Amino acid sequence: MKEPLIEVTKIFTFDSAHNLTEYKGKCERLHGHTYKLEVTVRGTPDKEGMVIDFGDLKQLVTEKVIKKLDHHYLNEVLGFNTTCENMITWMWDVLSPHLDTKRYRLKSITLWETPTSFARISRE
Ligand SMILES: Nc1nc2c(c(=O)[nH]1)N=C([C@H](O)[C@H](O)COP(=O)(O)OP(=O)(O)OP(=O)(O)O)CN2
Ligand SMILES: [Zn+2]
Repeated sequence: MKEPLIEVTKIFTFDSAHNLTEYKGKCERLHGHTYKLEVTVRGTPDKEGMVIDFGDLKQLVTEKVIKKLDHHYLNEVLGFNTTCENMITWMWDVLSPHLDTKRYRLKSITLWETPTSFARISRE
């Protein structure tokens, strides 16, 4: 019988400025958010009992995503309209090649822009 898959999640925060382009409303003006980012990996534990070491996941996401965005102007760094949807798509492209092994894979990325607004990208 197949072992059940286990999901592990690491949570990050970063502070950034942005403004939406081609948008009519308050978000066309420069403003900032404390973003909350949740990265979930799904797989089977190794013989030590870890799907992925939380520390390794932290190092990867910090290097590839957080350092690029924290205390930066997102429009300048990313070069596209910085909606949550576009940002999680970019994050998926950046992270998934590093989180695609025989034992585990990237499962989902959730980005909270405010305490009441988030977007999620995931695979079945
Ligand atoms: N589908 C999306 N809609 C909006 C996005 C987005 O990324 N995807 N982004 C914005 C703005 O960046 C805005 O800063 C956040 O919008 P909103 O949730 O409306 O922020 P509020 O502070 O007004 O939230 P409340 O909790 O409702 O006060 C706009 N739309
Ligand atoms: Zn915003």
